[in-house]
Amino acid sequence: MSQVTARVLNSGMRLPPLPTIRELVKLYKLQAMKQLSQNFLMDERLTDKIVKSAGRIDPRDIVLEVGPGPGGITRSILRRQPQRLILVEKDRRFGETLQLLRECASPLDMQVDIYYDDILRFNIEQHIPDMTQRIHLIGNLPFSISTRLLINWYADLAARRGAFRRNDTCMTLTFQKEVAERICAPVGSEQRCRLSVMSQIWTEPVMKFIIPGKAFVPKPQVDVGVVKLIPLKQPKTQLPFSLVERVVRHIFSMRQKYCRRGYGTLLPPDSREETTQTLFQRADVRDTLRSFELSVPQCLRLADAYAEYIKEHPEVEAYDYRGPKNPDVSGAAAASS
Ligand SMILES: C[S@@+](CC[C@H](N)C(=O)[O-])C[C@H]1O[C@@H](n2cnc3c(N)ncnc32)[C@H](O)[C@@H]1O
Repeated sequence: MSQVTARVLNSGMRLPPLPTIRELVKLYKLQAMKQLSQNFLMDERLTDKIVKSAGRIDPRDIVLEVGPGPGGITRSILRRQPQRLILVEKDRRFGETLQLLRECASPLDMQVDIYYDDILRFNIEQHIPDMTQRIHLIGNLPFSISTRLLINWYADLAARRGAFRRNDTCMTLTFQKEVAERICAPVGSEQRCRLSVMSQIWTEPVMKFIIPGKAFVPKPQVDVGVVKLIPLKQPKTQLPFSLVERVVRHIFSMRQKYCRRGYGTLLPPDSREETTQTLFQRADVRDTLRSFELSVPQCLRLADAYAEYIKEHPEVEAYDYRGPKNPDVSGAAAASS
Protein backbone atom coordinates (compact mmCIF):
# COMPACT_ATOMS: atom_id res chain seq x y z
CA MET A 1 0.00 0.00 0.00
CA SER A 2 1.43 3.39 -0.91
CA GLN A 3 2.18 5.93 1.76
CA VAL A 4 -0.51 8.24 0.35
CA THR A 5 -3.20 5.54 0.29
CA ALA A 6 -2.32 4.58 3.84
CA ARG A 7 -2.63 8.18 4.97
CA VAL A 8 -5.99 8.61 3.25
CA LEU A 9 -7.35 5.38 4.71
CA ASN A 10 -6.10 6.16 8.19
CA SER A 11 -6.90 9.81 8.13
CA GLY A 12 -10.62 9.76 8.79
CA MET A 13 -10.63 13.27 7.31
CA ARG A 14 -14.17 14.58 7.22
CA LEU A 15 -14.61 17.38 4.74
CA PRO A 16 -17.79 19.41 4.97
CA PRO A 17 -20.01 18.66 1.95
CA LEU A 18 -20.15 21.15 -0.89
CA PRO A 19 -23.09 23.51 -0.47
CA THR A 20 -26.10 22.74 -2.64
CA ILE A 21 -26.82 25.17 -5.45
CA ARG A 22 -29.64 26.73 -3.42
CA GLU A 23 -27.32 27.16 -0.41
CA LEU A 24 -24.59 28.54 -2.64
CA VAL A 25 -26.87 31.26 -3.95
CA LYS A 26 -28.08 32.07 -0.44
CA LEU A 27 -24.70 31.85 1.27
CA TYR A 28 -22.78 34.01 -1.13
CA LYS A 29 -25.67 36.14 -2.37
CA LEU A 30 -24.55 35.00 -5.76
CA GLN A 31 -25.50 37.01 -8.68
CA ALA A 32 -22.57 35.28 -10.26
CA MET A 33 -20.15 38.13 -10.38
CA LYS A 34 -19.49 38.39 -14.08
CA GLN A 35 -16.30 40.39 -13.75
CA LEU A 36 -14.75 37.58 -11.68
CA SER A 37 -15.92 34.94 -14.21
CA GLN A 38 -17.59 32.89 -11.52
CA ASN A 39 -18.89 29.58 -12.86
CA PHE A 40 -18.79 26.98 -10.14
CA LEU A 41 -18.29 23.27 -10.48
CA MET A 42 -20.43 21.43 -7.97
CA ASP A 43 -20.04 17.84 -9.18
CA GLU A 44 -17.39 16.04 -7.15
CA ARG A 45 -16.84 13.43 -9.84
CA LEU A 46 -15.75 16.20 -12.17
CA THR A 47 -13.61 18.01 -9.61
CA ASP A 48 -11.94 14.67 -8.77
CA LYS A 49 -11.35 14.08 -12.48
CA ILE A 50 -9.67 17.48 -12.87
CA VAL A 51 -7.35 16.79 -9.95
CA LYS A 52 -6.65 13.27 -11.24
CA SER A 53 -5.57 14.87 -14.55
CA ALA A 54 -2.76 16.59 -12.64
CA GLY A 55 -1.15 13.16 -12.17
CA ARG A 56 0.44 11.82 -9.03
CA ILE A 57 0.47 14.18 -6.04
CA ASP A 58 3.07 13.07 -3.52
CA PRO A 59 2.76 13.70 0.22
CA ARG A 60 5.63 16.20 0.05
CA ASP A 61 4.17 18.20 -2.85
CA ILE A 62 2.75 21.70 -2.86
CA VAL A 63 -0.44 22.49 -4.78
CA LEU A 64 -1.41 26.04 -5.70
CA GLU A 65 -5.07 26.39 -6.63
CA VAL A 66 -6.23 29.46 -8.51
CA GLY A 67 -9.71 30.75 -7.60
CA PRO A 68 -11.04 28.04 -5.24
CA GLY A 69 -14.44 29.77 -4.86
CA PRO A 70 -16.70 27.56 -2.69
CA GLY A 71 -14.02 24.84 -2.74
CA GLY A 72 -15.17 22.00 -5.02
CA ILE A 73 -11.74 21.39 -6.55
CA THR A 74 -10.16 22.27 -3.19
CA ARG A 75 -11.91 19.30 -1.57
CA SER A 76 -10.67 16.99 -4.33
CA ILE A 77 -7.11 18.27 -3.83
CA LEU A 78 -7.31 17.81 -0.06
CA ARG A 79 -8.38 14.20 -0.53
CA ARG A 80 -5.03 13.66 -2.29
CA GLN A 81 -3.28 15.05 0.82
CA PRO A 82 -0.44 17.24 -0.40
CA GLN A 83 1.81 18.63 2.30
CA ARG A 84 0.78 22.18 1.53
CA LEU A 85 -2.11 23.76 -0.37
CA ILE A 86 -1.97 27.42 -1.35
CA LEU A 87 -5.30 28.99 -2.30
CA VAL A 88 -5.40 32.30 -4.16
CA GLU A 89 -8.90 33.76 -4.34
CA LYS A 90 -9.92 37.30 -5.16
CA ASP A 91 -13.39 37.15 -3.64
CA ARG A 92 -13.41 37.30 0.16
CA ARG A 93 -16.98 35.98 0.40
CA PHE A 94 -15.56 32.47 0.26
CA GLY A 95 -13.44 33.07 3.37
CA GLU A 96 -15.63 31.16 5.80
CA THR A 97 -15.88 28.02 3.66
CA LEU A 98 -12.18 27.99 2.87
CA GLN A 99 -11.32 28.53 6.51
CA LEU A 100 -13.43 25.47 7.40
CA LEU A 101 -11.51 23.37 4.89
CA ARG A 102 -8.26 24.59 6.41
CA GLU A 103 -9.42 23.44 9.85
CA CYS A 104 -10.31 19.97 8.52
CA ALA A 105 -6.87 19.58 6.98
CA SER A 106 -4.85 20.82 9.93
CA PRO A 107 -5.02 17.65 12.15
CA LEU A 108 -3.49 15.74 9.22
CA ASP A 109 -0.50 18.08 9.07
CA MET A 110 -1.65 19.51 5.78
CA GLN A 111 -0.89 23.20 5.64
CA VAL A 112 -3.57 25.25 3.88
CA ASP A 113 -2.62 28.88 3.21
CA ILE A 114 -5.38 31.17 1.99
CA TYR A 115 -4.56 34.42 0.20
CA TYR A 116 -7.17 36.90 -0.92
CA ASP A 117 -5.28 38.24 -3.85
CA ASP A 118 -5.20 38.60 -7.61
CA ILE A 119 -3.32 35.65 -9.11
CA LEU A 120 -1.93 37.99 -11.79
CA ARG A 121 -0.03 39.84 -9.06
CA PHE A 122 0.67 36.94 -6.73
CA ASN A 123 4.38 36.54 -6.03
CA ILE A 124 4.99 32.78 -5.93
CA GLU A 125 8.69 33.10 -5.05
CA GLN A 126 7.78 35.06 -1.94
CA HIS A 127 5.34 32.37 -0.78
CA ILE A 128 7.46 29.37 -1.84
CA PRO A 129 11.00 30.64 -1.24
CA ASP A 130 12.84 27.35 -1.65
CA MET A 131 12.25 24.87 -4.41
CA THR A 132 12.84 21.60 -2.62
CA GLN A 133 9.22 20.55 -3.15
CA ARG A 134 7.39 19.89 -6.38
CA ILE A 135 4.59 22.35 -7.26
CA HIS A 136 1.31 21.63 -9.07
CA LEU A 137 -0.69 24.56 -10.43
CA ILE A 138 -4.39 23.69 -10.62
CA GLY A 139 -7.45 25.78 -11.30
CA ASN A 140 -10.85 26.20 -12.83
CA LEU A 141 -9.70 29.51 -14.17
CA PRO A 142 -11.72 32.65 -14.53
CA PHE A 143 -12.25 32.97 -18.32
CA SER A 144 -11.49 36.68 -18.15
CA ILE A 145 -7.85 36.13 -17.15
CA SER A 146 -6.99 32.65 -18.41
CA THR A 147 -4.96 33.61 -21.49
CA ARG A 148 -3.17 36.46 -19.71
CA LEU A 149 -2.25 34.21 -16.79
CA LEU A 150 -0.97 31.52 -19.13
CA ILE A 151 1.24 33.94 -21.06
CA ASN A 152 2.60 35.30 -17.73
CA TRP A 153 3.41 31.75 -16.66
CA TYR A 154 5.14 31.01 -19.98
CA ALA A 155 7.31 34.11 -19.39
CA ASP A 156 8.17 32.70 -15.94
CA LEU A 157 8.85 29.30 -17.48
CA ALA A 158 11.18 30.79 -20.10
CA ALA A 159 13.08 32.68 -17.38
CA ARG A 160 12.97 29.73 -14.92
CA ARG A 161 11.45 31.90 -12.19
CA GLY A 162 8.33 31.89 -10.00
CA ALA A 163 6.75 28.44 -9.89
CA PHE A 164 9.11 27.30 -12.65
CA ARG A 165 12.46 27.41 -10.88
CA ARG A 166 12.08 23.63 -11.07
CA ASN A 167 11.38 22.03 -14.43
CA ASP A 168 8.65 19.67 -13.20
CA THR A 169 5.92 22.19 -12.32
CA CYS A 170 2.84 21.15 -14.31
CA MET A 171 -0.29 23.22 -14.86
CA THR A 172 -3.73 21.59 -14.93
CA LEU A 173 -6.18 24.26 -15.93
CA THR A 174 -9.61 24.83 -17.45
CA PHE A 175 -10.30 27.08 -20.43
CA GLN A 176 -13.22 27.81 -22.70
CA LYS A 177 -13.30 24.79 -25.01
CA GLU A 178 -12.24 26.86 -28.04
CA VAL A 179 -9.26 28.29 -26.15
CA ALA A 180 -8.27 24.79 -24.94
CA GLU A 181 -8.39 23.56 -28.54
CA ARG A 182 -6.27 26.47 -29.71
CA ILE A 183 -3.64 25.77 -27.05
CA CYS A 184 -3.29 22.18 -28.31
CA ALA A 185 -3.86 22.84 -32.05
CA PRO A 186 -1.37 21.08 -34.36
CA VAL A 187 0.23 22.59 -37.49
CA GLY A 188 -2.30 23.25 -40.26
CA SER A 189 -5.38 22.99 -38.08
CA GLU A 190 -8.11 25.58 -38.19
CA GLN A 191 -7.57 26.57 -34.55
CA ARG A 192 -3.79 27.03 -34.89
CA CYS A 193 -2.89 30.51 -33.61
CA ARG A 194 -0.38 32.51 -31.59
CA LEU A 195 -1.44 30.74 -28.37
CA SER A 196 -0.81 27.30 -29.92
CA VAL A 197 2.75 28.18 -30.88
CA MET A 198 3.52 29.99 -27.60
CA SER A 199 2.16 27.03 -25.64
CA GLN A 200 4.06 24.45 -27.66
CA ILE A 201 7.39 26.29 -27.47
CA TRP A 202 7.62 25.85 -23.70
CA THR A 203 5.22 23.01 -22.87
CA GLU A 204 3.57 19.89 -24.13
CA PRO A 205 -0.14 20.69 -23.81
CA VAL A 206 -2.47 17.71 -23.40
CA MET A 207 -6.22 18.04 -23.78
CA LYS A 208 -7.60 15.90 -20.94
CA PHE A 209 -11.37 16.12 -21.29
CA ILE A 210 -14.29 18.41 -22.03
CA ILE A 211 -16.83 19.51 -19.41
CA PRO A 212 -20.22 20.51 -20.79
CA GLY A 213 -21.28 24.05 -19.85
CA LYS A 214 -24.35 22.68 -18.10
CA ALA A 215 -22.14 21.18 -15.36
CA PHE A 216 -21.39 24.70 -14.06
CA VAL A 217 -23.43 27.04 -11.89
CA PRO A 218 -24.37 29.42 -13.38
CA LYS A 219 -24.10 27.78 -16.79
CA PRO A 220 -21.64 29.58 -19.08
CA GLN A 221 -22.38 30.02 -22.81
CA VAL A 222 -19.61 27.59 -23.70
CA ASP A 223 -18.20 24.18 -22.86
CA VAL A 224 -14.92 23.94 -20.98
CA GLY A 225 -11.71 22.06 -21.77
CA VAL A 226 -9.30 20.74 -19.15
CA VAL A 227 -5.69 21.00 -20.32
CA LYS A 228 -2.54 19.72 -18.65
CA LEU A 229 0.55 21.69 -19.65
CA ILE A 230 3.79 19.81 -19.07
CA PRO A 231 6.91 22.01 -19.24
CA LEU A 232 9.48 20.73 -21.71
CA LYS A 233 12.64 19.50 -20.00
CA GLN A 234 14.71 20.98 -22.82
CA PRO A 235 13.41 24.42 -23.88
CA LYS A 236 13.15 24.73 -27.67
CA THR A 237 14.74 28.18 -27.62
CA GLN A 238 17.16 30.25 -25.57
CA LEU A 239 15.85 33.54 -27.04
CA PRO A 240 14.29 36.03 -24.61
CA PHE A 241 10.57 35.46 -24.08
CA SER A 242 9.62 39.03 -25.11
CA LEU A 243 11.39 38.67 -28.47
CA VAL A 244 9.75 35.33 -29.26
CA GLU A 245 6.35 36.66 -28.18
CA ARG A 246 6.75 39.68 -30.46
CA VAL A 247 7.79 37.68 -33.51
CA VAL A 248 5.00 35.10 -33.06
CA ARG A 249 2.43 37.89 -32.55
CA HIS A 250 3.48 39.54 -35.83
CA ILE A 251 3.53 36.24 -37.74
CA PHE A 252 -0.06 35.53 -36.70
CA SER A 253 -1.32 39.10 -37.13
CA MET A 254 -2.49 38.34 -40.69
CA ARG A 255 -3.54 34.76 -40.34
CA GLN A 256 -5.10 34.25 -43.76
CA LYS A 257 -2.32 35.94 -45.72
CA TYR A 258 1.14 34.67 -46.59
CA CYS A 259 3.11 34.60 -43.37
CA ARG A 260 5.69 37.03 -44.78
CA ARG A 261 3.05 39.80 -44.57
CA GLY A 262 2.66 39.69 -40.79
CA TYR A 263 6.36 38.98 -40.19
CA GLY A 264 7.26 41.92 -42.45
CA THR A 265 5.53 44.34 -40.08
CA LEU A 266 8.41 43.78 -37.65
CA LEU A 267 10.50 45.79 -40.11
CA PRO A 268 10.36 49.43 -41.25
CA PRO A 269 8.70 49.93 -44.65
CA ASP A 270 11.72 51.34 -46.53
CA SER A 271 13.54 48.00 -46.76
CA ARG A 272 10.71 45.69 -45.71
CA GLU A 273 10.24 43.63 -48.87
CA GLU A 274 13.88 42.72 -49.42
CA THR A 275 14.76 42.26 -45.73
CA THR A 276 11.74 40.01 -45.20
CA GLN A 277 12.83 37.89 -48.14
CA THR A 278 16.40 37.67 -46.82
CA LEU A 279 15.26 36.67 -43.33
CA PHE A 280 12.96 33.96 -44.67
CA GLN A 281 15.88 32.59 -46.70
CA ARG A 282 18.14 32.63 -43.64
CA ALA A 283 15.44 30.83 -41.66
CA ASP A 284 14.88 28.34 -44.47
CA VAL A 285 11.11 28.90 -44.37
CA ARG A 286 8.85 29.26 -47.42
CA ASP A 287 7.37 32.75 -47.19
CA THR A 288 4.13 31.79 -48.95
CA LEU A 289 2.97 29.51 -46.14
CA ARG A 290 0.05 30.80 -44.06
CA SER A 291 0.87 31.38 -40.41
CA PHE A 292 -1.23 28.41 -39.25
CA GLU A 293 0.89 26.15 -41.49
CA LEU A 294 4.10 27.02 -39.64
CA SER A 295 5.64 24.55 -37.19
CA VAL A 296 7.21 25.59 -33.89
CA PRO A 297 10.78 25.09 -35.25
CA GLN A 298 9.94 27.25 -38.30
CA CYS A 299 8.57 30.04 -36.07
CA LEU A 300 11.68 29.82 -33.90
CA ARG A 301 14.01 29.95 -36.92
CA LEU A 302 12.19 33.13 -37.99
CA ALA A 303 12.65 34.49 -34.45
CA ASP A 304 16.38 33.61 -34.64
CA ALA A 305 16.71 35.39 -38.01
CA TYR A 306 15.00 38.49 -36.59
CA ALA A 307 17.20 38.37 -33.45
CA GLU A 308 20.34 38.26 -35.65
CA TYR A 309 19.03 41.10 -37.80
CA ILE A 310 18.37 43.44 -34.89
CA LYS A 311 21.87 42.71 -33.61
CA GLU A 312 23.16 44.06 -36.94
CA HIS A 313 20.57 46.87 -37.04
CA PRO A 314 19.76 47.76 -33.40
CA GLU A 315 17.58 50.74 -34.44
CA VAL A 316 15.02 48.30 -35.95
CA GLU A 317 14.17 46.79 -32.58
CA ALA A 318 12.29 49.94 -31.56
CA TYR A 319 10.29 50.01 -34.79
CA ASP A 320 6.57 49.87 -34.03
CA TYR A 321 4.30 49.11 -36.95
CA ARG A 322 1.36 50.63 -35.07
CA GLY A 323 3.33 53.58 -33.67
CA PRO A 324 2.06 57.14 -34.21
CA LYS A 325 5.04 58.19 -36.36
CA ASN A 326 4.76 55.18 -38.57
CA PRO A 327 4.06 56.11 -42.20
CA ASP A 328 2.13 52.81 -42.62
CA VAL A 329 -0.38 53.85 -39.99
CA SER A 330 -0.61 57.57 -40.80
CA GLY A 331 -0.85 56.69 -44.49
CA ALA A 332 -3.68 54.29 -43.79
CA ALA A 333 -5.40 56.87 -41.58
CA ALA A 334 -5.08 59.49 -44.31
CA ALA A 335 -6.41 57.07 -46.90
CA SER A 336 -9.43 56.19 -44.81
CA SER A 337 -10.26 59.81 -43.85
C1 LIG B 1 -14.64 29.78 -12.64
S1 LIG B 1 -14.67 30.15 -10.92
C2 LIG B 1 -14.13 28.63 -10.23
C3 LIG B 1 -14.47 28.44 -8.78
C4 LIG B 1 -14.17 27.05 -8.21
N1 LIG B 1 -12.78 26.71 -8.33
C5 LIG B 1 -15.01 25.98 -8.87
O1 LIG B 1 -14.46 25.26 -9.71
O2 LIG B 1 -16.20 25.91 -8.57
C6 LIG B 1 -13.26 31.22 -10.84
C7 LIG B 1 -12.87 31.65 -9.43
O3 LIG B 1 -11.73 32.49 -9.54
C8 LIG B 1 -11.89 33.65 -8.74
N2 LIG B 1 -11.10 34.72 -9.38
C9 LIG B 1 -11.48 35.54 -10.40
N3 LIG B 1 -10.47 36.35 -10.76
C10 LIG B 1 -9.43 36.02 -9.97
C11 LIG B 1 -8.09 36.50 -9.86
N4 LIG B 1 -7.64 37.47 -10.66
N5 LIG B 1 -7.27 35.96 -8.93
C12 LIG B 1 -7.72 34.96 -8.12
N6 LIG B 1 -8.98 34.47 -8.18
C13 LIG B 1 -9.82 34.99 -9.09
C14 LIG B 1 -13.38 33.89 -8.72
O4 LIG B 1 -13.76 34.65 -7.59
C15 LIG B 1 -13.91 32.46 -8.70
O5 LIG B 1 -14.01 31.98 -7.38
